[in-house]
Amino acid sequence: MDLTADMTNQPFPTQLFGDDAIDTAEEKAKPSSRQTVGDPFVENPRMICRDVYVYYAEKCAINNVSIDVGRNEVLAMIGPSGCGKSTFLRCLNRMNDTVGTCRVEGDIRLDDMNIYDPSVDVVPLRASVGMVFQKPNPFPKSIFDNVAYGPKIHGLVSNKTELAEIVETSLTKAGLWNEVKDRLHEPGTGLSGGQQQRLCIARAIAVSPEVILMDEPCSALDPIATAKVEELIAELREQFSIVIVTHAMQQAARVSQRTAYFHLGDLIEVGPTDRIFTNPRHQLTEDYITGRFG
Ligand SMILES: Nc1ncnc2c1ncn2[C@@H]1O[C@H](COP(=O)(O)OP(=O)(O)OP(=O)(O)O)[C@@H](O)[C@H]1O
Repeated sequence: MDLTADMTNQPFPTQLFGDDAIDTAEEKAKPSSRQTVGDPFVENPRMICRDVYVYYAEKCAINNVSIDVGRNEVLAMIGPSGCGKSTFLRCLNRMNDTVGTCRVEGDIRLDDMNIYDPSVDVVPLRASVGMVFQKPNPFPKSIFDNVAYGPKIHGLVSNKTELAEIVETSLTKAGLWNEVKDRLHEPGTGLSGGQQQRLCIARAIAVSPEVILMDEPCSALDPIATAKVEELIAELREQFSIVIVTHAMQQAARVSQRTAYFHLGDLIEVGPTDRIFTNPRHQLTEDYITGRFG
């Protein structure tokens, strides 16, 4: 199926599903069931999350979610607005610490380290589990300094040559080097929106992350810039684990290997992306991907 043509945020057209489309003969989990359907766990995970609850004051935004993040995979998180995708994503590098009313319970580990252990310093944690936001947010600095800043503050380089090498490698991996190599000392904010987003990806890569979290990374970009970032995500998977929140189901289908569907704070279904979009096992997943609600 050709998913490249449609860059919009449309529900999955049922004709894309082909002959072995949504199997209506197979009994689906009922809409009232809140038990996760499918297998949320993988062999040799990069991150494990068990029995995670997140509250904003008294309100429960994530309700007992368990899932693994695999190595060298893109895991897509989808679901209707307000279902808790971004809240869960932000738990993975403790970005929710910045929200005063937010409380996280449960166990979240990166390579066996409990990231909520009081001894964990969030600064190196957020280098290991980097984040790319919806709106490109380069620092008000030069292109070079945007990428160089992280390696400098994390002490990853001992001289200017090493720093220049990291900047070049990171910009190359982010698919931006050829476009900016002659203007490294111009402001990052002077780039196009798509280039700024790739600069932010280069900035995340420069501090040698293990996981990159992406929260709607293409929602502010045009279709061509979106296609470039999607190509980049496919390349980055060879080196990193990527967790992406997206409203665009076509995008989830194009870029991810596994998809997790959230609904009102519950993790409803997880599985290989092909299966989630062709033969979901929970009625709520099917209703969402066919556009019955969302
Ligand atoms: N800082 C906050 N304070 C209080 N409640 C919040 C806060 N952030 C999110 N929420 C609530 O938590 C729930 C989950 O929100 P979240 O932003 O994680 O959902 P989402 O699935 O990412 O939504 P969207 O797709 O619209 O971005 C919602 O009910 C939201 O109103």
